[in-house]
Amino acid sequence: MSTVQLTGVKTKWMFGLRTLLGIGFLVTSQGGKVLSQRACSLSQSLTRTELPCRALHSMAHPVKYLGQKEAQGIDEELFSDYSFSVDQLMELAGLSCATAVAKAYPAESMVKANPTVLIICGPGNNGGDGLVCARHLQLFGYEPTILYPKRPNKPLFNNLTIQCEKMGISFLSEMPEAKMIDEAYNLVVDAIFGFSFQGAVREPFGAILSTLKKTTVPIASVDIPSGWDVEKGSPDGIQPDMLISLTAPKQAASQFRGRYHFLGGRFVPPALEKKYQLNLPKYPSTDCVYQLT
Ligand SMILES: NC(=O)C1=CN([C@@H]2O[C@H](COP(=O)(O)OP(=O)(O)OC[C@H]3O[C@@H](n4cnc5c(N)ncnc54)[C@H](O)[C@@H]3O)[C@@H](O)[C@H]2O)[C@H](O)CC1
Ligand SMILES: [K+]
Repeated sequence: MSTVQLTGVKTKWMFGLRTLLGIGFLVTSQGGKVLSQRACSLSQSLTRTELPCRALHSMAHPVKYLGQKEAQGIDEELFSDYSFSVDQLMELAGLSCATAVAKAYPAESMVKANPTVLIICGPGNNGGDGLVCARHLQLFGYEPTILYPKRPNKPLFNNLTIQCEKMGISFLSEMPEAKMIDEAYNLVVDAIFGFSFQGAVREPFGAILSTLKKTTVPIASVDIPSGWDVEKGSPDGIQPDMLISLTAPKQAASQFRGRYHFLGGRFVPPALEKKYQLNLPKYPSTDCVYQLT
């Protein structure tokens, strides 16, 4: 775990920090206050929060772990047979992710003075979930910053990007170094790849995942830890502290060794659940997430 002393920090480093936190170079008096509040957080050590209600819903419920084809089949059926739109399900998926993050890492318990979270979004729908998650985290009182290096030129993703920008969420132009991430953020949300990931990781995501492996700040992965084989996992890959499985866990989730495994995406119609024998647990009350471990 790293600690940083601010005394004697060079201007170049501060500029780097400002860029990292998405703060423009023109700092007003208010901006200066914000920066100094954020900078204060850097002198605090990084620890992980214990979830108060941990194992509240401990279960021996045999929820089904899906293979890649099966996960894609269910997804396809939701759109074709059940007539959902991607936007609808993505909104619920992203909301689940933000909710799970808020349960496991409450903003007020974060060790840095400001509840900063870095969300890294990939080129597919997993990245879209990340954008939605960022927007809800902002509404929940967090300070999200987004890295979105490969943006598909489609209305869905353009709109999600505009929504985040209009919410005042900053976008980084490049992946910070591991040390900078550890110093500036309480948590990284990994929304790079989901259940359609295949083959060797292509750039720029190879370098991004290598950097993530060097960070010590907790990682919360959306649906699959990015870079992992969807069915077999990846012992040498990133090791997230949290996994939010959407619809149902994928087989790789059996290799997950982090502290918090949540199920989200409470949108599966009962007939579809029955057809695929998902054995989904009963979500508590109106909750959109269920804590599996
Ligand atoms: N039904 C649900 O549960 C829902 C889940 N959602 C989320 O959607 C993803 C799956 O989205 P999809 O667009 O099919 O795929 P990915 O996001 O996993 O990524 C596709 C994207 O990645 C590129 N890619 C694939 N392999 C590689 C590689 N080796 N190197 C580099 N790039 C790669 C590929 O070219 C595409 O551009 C699911 O996991 C959930 O998170 C929905 O939001 C709602 C419904
Ligand atoms: K992911």
